Amino acid sequence: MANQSKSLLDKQIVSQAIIDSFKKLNPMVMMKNPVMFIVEIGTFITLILSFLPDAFGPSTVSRGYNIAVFLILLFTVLFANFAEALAEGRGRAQADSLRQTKSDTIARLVQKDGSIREVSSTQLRKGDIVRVDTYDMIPSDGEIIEGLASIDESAITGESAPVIKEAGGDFSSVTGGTRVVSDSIVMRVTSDPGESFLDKMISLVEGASRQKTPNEIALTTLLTVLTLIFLVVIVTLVPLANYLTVQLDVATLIALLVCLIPTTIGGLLSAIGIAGMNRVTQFNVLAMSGKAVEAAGDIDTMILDKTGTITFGNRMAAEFIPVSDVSHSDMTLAALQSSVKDETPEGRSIVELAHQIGAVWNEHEYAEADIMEFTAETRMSGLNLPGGTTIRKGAVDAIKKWIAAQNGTIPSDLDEKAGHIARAGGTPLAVTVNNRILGLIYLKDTVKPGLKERFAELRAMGIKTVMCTGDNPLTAATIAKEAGVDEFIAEAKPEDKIAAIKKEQAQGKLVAMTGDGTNDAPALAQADVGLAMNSGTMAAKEAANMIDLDSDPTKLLSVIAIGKQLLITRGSLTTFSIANDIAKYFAIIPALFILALPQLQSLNIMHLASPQSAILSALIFNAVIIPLLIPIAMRGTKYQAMNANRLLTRNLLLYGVGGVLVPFVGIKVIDLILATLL
Ligand SMILES: Nc1ncnc2c1ncn2[C@@H]1O[C@H](COP(=O)(O)OP(=O)(O)OP(=O)(O)O)[C@@H](O)[C@H]1O
Ligand SMILES: [K+]
Ligand SMILES: [Mg+2]
Repeated sequence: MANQSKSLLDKQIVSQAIIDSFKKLNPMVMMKNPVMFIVEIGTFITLILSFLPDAFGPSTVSRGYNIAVFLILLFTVLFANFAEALAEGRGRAQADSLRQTKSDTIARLVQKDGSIREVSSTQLRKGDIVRVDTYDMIPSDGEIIEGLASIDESAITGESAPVIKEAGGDFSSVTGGTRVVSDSIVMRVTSDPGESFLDKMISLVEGASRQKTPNEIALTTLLTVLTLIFLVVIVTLVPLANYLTVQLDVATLIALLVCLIPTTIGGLLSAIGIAGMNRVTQFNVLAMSGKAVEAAGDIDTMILDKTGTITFGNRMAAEFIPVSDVSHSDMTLAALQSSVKDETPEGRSIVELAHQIGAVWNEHEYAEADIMEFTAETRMSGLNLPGGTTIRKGAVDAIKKWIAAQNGTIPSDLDEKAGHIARAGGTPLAVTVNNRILGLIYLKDTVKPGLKERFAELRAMGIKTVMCTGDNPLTAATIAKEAGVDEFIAEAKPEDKIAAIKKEQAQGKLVAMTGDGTNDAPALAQADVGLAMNSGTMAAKEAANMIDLDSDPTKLLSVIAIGKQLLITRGSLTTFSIANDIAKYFAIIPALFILALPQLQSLNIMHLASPQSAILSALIFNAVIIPLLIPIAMRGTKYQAMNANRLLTRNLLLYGVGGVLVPFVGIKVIDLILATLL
């Protein structure tokens, strides 16, 4: 999707946004934005005044003045609507290209008796079993239960190189709309129609499921309160003006109100939020909620899973290493025995290596065996043979406990040999037959490139990185060092990952978690920001509130930057908007009252042509500032990786002081132009 980012001024998007700006005039829609709704009511009243100048009491102003105020107000509302429509339009364009991916296909449903029935993909339900052959489109989201295939996921990730997906382990999930390019698989459907990953993606980028974030709601409330206060101020101005025998017309009062209420931020607020979400999508990250993106902007701690997140996760058996006086062939056979029924990628790689070395084990010998599947909880897998023989392999510390329970002894060279593998960054698995440890399997994995520099950037931003892994402390230490994370937690079970997150949260910190495995799912759900790798399992993706389509754990950096930028943009434009309103106050009030109160002369620094010209100039400025700020709302304020407080101070100065000065210049220029025109 990265290459589908649209330029700000794509012709089609702009013309659609213009049409939508008018559609959004519907009061039922406007009501959601109280500040602009007040402007719309003002527009309506001045429309009446344009025809019936005396509709609300005697009037001294010309029909032309009423019409001018009406038109400027109308454009103010339209400009605000346009900003929102433009932001929405850009999301919709992304959704449209995704929707093209989503087409009905024929699915080969495997029935109870094993026969195949062809059905439309829209008829598939959760739990259905489907066969997908070479060149077929995968009809729905699911988990592979049989086979291995290379899959072209470019429709979703934009990445053209196919990925290998296989039954068992962390690489078994497939996404509807992607295509099998070699081999065939049998999969179990995991989503009902309309609820697939692609459906969610479309409604996300389209903004259909967008909800206001808590921050946005708080700001909207604040702006509404400000608006009400100014309403009261304007109403109380009337008797005051009467007393001073200054005639304030209804159109002038409305214009004054609109100039004083925070229309700039009110008009741009929702566009800022939508544009922030669009920017996340352009980085190939799917954010399920704006809240998560904003939370990313404030993250203190980042917890990462090792296998599949920091490393590629295709852990392969590289070597069998016997311990004590066990022969190489006995060890190889035991490794094979422990893995024939292990469907994880690790298990399959062990079987493959054993076969390469020449080990054979007849199928009938294990046909009746009891299978002990691998779990993250036991950190072991293996078989119980009918004769009573138990075969296990697993994490060294887990196997040691298992052997102790069987009254076995620990070979004296086990720790040293396991340490050797671990210090090289590999994962040692110990293999046992009954109460005897025969040796170690060396599982190799590769750290993804470029992590060190990116983690250093996180450190510079004051974010702590913690690697949390089920692997042993030595391997963890080696990988932690190679990847450049600040801390690590080893031998972590799923509940330990959650505990690590809760511990940080208890200290008032915002925590991000990145992971890919089913064992990461609970932690991804617990974290304030849960970023799942697209290569990971459905469980992980469902628990997370963001998915990285490129499966790059450092992508969070970009999301953090976007989150911070979103918060800063909103803060800056709010400051600018309110500073503007203060400046407008000083432009208009002296101009209105100067005849009745000559003492105001000292405040009349702008020397505008006439009270009416002052009002119209301020109102025009108030309207045009909205479209002028659309580029900042859309692209975000300039963001630099610097200390948050310094950034805030700098922006408050820039947008606060600028916000006071710009209107003085702008209004004066408009006033001069009006004076020459009229
Ligand atoms: N198929 C398997 N059979 C037996 N033991 C295994 C198997 N796969 C992994 N193990 C052992 O169990 C440990 C825990 O595995 P788990 O998948 O929970 O975490 P991990 O993949 O090592 O780390 P991470 O949590 O970073 O992904 C591994 O470190 C390894 O020692
Ligand atoms: K205003
Ligand atoms: Mg993992």
